[in-house]
Amino acid sequence: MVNNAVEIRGLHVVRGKRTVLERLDVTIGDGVTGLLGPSGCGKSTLMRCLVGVQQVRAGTVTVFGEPAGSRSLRETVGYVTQAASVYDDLTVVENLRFFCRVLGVGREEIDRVVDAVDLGSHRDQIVGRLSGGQRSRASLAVALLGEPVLLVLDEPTVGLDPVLREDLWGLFHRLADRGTAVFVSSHVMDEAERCDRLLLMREGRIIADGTPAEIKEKAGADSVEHAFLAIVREDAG
Ligand SMILES: Nc1ncnc2c1ncn2[C@@H]1O[C@H](COP(=O)(O)OP(=O)(O)OP(=O)(O)O)[C@@H](O)[C@H]1O
Repeated sequence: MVNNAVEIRGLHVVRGKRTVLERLDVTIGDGVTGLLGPSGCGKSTLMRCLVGVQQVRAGTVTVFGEPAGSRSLRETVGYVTQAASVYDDLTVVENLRFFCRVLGVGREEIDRVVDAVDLGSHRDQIVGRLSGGQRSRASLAVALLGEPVLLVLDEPTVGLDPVLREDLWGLFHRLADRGTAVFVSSHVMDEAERCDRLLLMREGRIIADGTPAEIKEKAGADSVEHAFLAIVREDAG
């Protein structure tokens, strides 16, 4: 198990002329931590900071004691962006072989990650001919190479049908049970219930942090969606 895989202190990010993250302080530990908030609130920007690809105005992001984006974290951190990161003109397995070489990971990993994302029957198919959901799972398979200890997933279930979403959430929890810290963003409130811990974000700030049950209880709401609306109203007032 990992404690405080990520420590964020005073993180301030400006993109263009806009303050996107405002002096954030947050830690992310083990289990499945969900980052939820409306479109444009800064979720992807925060995730980019965790993997060290975002220019920051102030503050620090430390991942397993190293500055985010350090070379030493290359195999420790898996990252899936909203855009599929696999090559359309290669098969699933050819993509994985390529990324094994890039990451310096043994090819014996390929069967494990293909099984994990349930793409066994499509392993030799060209990625460009996969469905959107299958392509997302191929990207996720790449992120699982090398058994990362922190997995950063930017809206991995967008465009997936309910059955696939259910399967992926099952996978996130299996990975978390094996000790991977899973940090996953979504703007679908019903997915919030599946997280061990929730961070609710609005306009670049974390406005609630706790288990789904704690957040609902504190807001006196019967769903995370209602809790979020109540917290937003309180925050605005
Ligand atoms: N390349 C960029 N240059 C300038 N501003 C940007 C850029 N990318 C994003 N932004 C702005 O930063 C803010 C936060 O964007 P971000 O992508 O982090 O939001 P998000 O919560 O992930 O949204 P979504 O759920 O729609 O993906 C938005 O106001 C957006 O307009």
